[in-house]
Amino acid sequence: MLPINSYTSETGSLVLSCLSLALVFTLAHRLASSRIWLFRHSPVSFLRRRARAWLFLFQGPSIIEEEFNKAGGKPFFIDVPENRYLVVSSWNHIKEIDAAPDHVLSLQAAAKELLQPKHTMSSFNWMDKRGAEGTPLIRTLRILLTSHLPKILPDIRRAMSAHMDSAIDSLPTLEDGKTVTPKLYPLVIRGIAYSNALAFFGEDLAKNERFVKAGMDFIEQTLLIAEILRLLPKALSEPVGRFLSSKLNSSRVIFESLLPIATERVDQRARARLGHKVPEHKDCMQWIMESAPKSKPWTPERIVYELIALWFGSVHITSTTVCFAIHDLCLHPEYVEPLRGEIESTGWAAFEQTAGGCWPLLDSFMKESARVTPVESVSTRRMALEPFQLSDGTAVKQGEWLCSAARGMMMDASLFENPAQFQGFRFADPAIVEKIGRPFAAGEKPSDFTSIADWQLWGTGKCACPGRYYAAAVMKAMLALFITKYDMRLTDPAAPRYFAWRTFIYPFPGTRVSLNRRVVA
Ligand code: HEM
Repeated sequence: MLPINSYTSETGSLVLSCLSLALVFTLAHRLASSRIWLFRHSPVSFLRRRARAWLFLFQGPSIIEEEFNKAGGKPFFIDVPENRYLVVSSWNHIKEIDAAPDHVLSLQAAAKELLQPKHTMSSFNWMDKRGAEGTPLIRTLRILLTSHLPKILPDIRRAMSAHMDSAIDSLPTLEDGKTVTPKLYPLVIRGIAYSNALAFFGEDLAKNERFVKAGMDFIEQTLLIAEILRLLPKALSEPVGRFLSSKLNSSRVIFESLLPIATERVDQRARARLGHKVPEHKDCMQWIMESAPKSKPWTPERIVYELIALWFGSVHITSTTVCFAIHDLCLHPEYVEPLRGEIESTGWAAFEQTAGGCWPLLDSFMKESARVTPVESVSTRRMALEPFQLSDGTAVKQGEWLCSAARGMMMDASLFENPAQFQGFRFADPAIVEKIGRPFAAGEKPSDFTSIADWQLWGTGKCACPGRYYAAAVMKAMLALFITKYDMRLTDPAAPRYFAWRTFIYPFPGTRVSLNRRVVA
């Protein structure tokens, strides 16, 4: 199931009914549209294929892994209930996908299908192609937000730290009088949500509890509504989408909170042009507005829609990736001391002044954690808006998806030595690892967490994640707070930590960590 932790039983039964409806209608639709296929092939093999397509919902990562291992580096197809994916795993094929123009292979169209913005993001009329329209957002994240990091990181760190203190210190201790056992995921997502609200919309909204709560609900609701709609036939998705978005309406709260602020910013900009003195703002809302083409300025609504989509894409994956890194710190406690040493000897000021560019051991640990337990099994996801063929002749039809086998590639022995082994300092400079004076294996090819050259975490080339420098800095800040403030372990190390849905894995929201506050002399 999806990461549900705050739904009422009414919402739960609503969701179950919709999912059952989706299942029945999709099967009927598929059977009807596959009559010719059915005559040519055996019904048993047809049913087996459809069953596996549905199984993909619950076992996506292991199905992709199985096919990846069989394919021996060649592209392979995966059936999903509503579509078919062509999965590639050679860097040459990935480059071919990246080289295809936006009107042939589109990330935006795949994201639109994934998130159903019409019903999950207050009727956002998302285009299939990014084109020049998307440039203000990319410039804002890649250049302006990244260069603003030294200014914003101290506030992010202080707020995250205060939030952790108040959430953790309010919990009852165990019998030893010291240990507290908070649920990890809610703690992490709250910190990341604050950080993103500050970076995207400014301090007032970041401090607005109702807004941040709606922002977190919005993520779960988006996943839920989008999944149901993807499984329904087109004719049903419109009324069901309208119904669901009227019941699960956190995106409306966000929209209504952001619109007056965006309207005021647009007004202030007009007044500034007339020579009036107006307040100065340094956040993504302002930069997106200022980066939009002067000849065709964006309306307040357009700015808000862009920010809502950004909110979803940034809070969810960053929080889940941090959660798995904390699990790994608990599962591999031998790394904690060297990491503490690095953080405490360098200090926060250096971290913030370098925009999160220091702490190479922590950088490597995060990279190894995301390599071994990636939230997403695939990357470089594109929808074919026109038929497309790879250089080896493998072709996809219009509407089908292409993606890379990110997880399989990260576990490929020809790319990473001893890939199944967790080596936290695999990506650090061997000279730095040697100085620790302990038997930690350092990799032969040092490489940064934000690099896009040797793995697929951030996607590919012109579409590679423009928020990765910000994401890496915020993740480091949160992990460094955990590492320096607490001794930690998983409360129940044997319990399952995550579940799969399609190509994703999600940490269980109820997984607890046992924390003991460190007494630093
Ligand atoms: C651990 C955290 C994150 C991961 C693993 C991640 C990963 C990705 C991936 C795989 C893509 C698609 C690239 C492709 O298909 O070639 C992407 C795109 C994108 N990411 Fe991230 N991301 C993260 C955090 C963030 C954050 C914090 C932001 C914003 C501050 C952000 C903003 C974006 C945007 C706007 C795009 C779309 C780029 C485009 O349309 O060209 N991401 N990200």
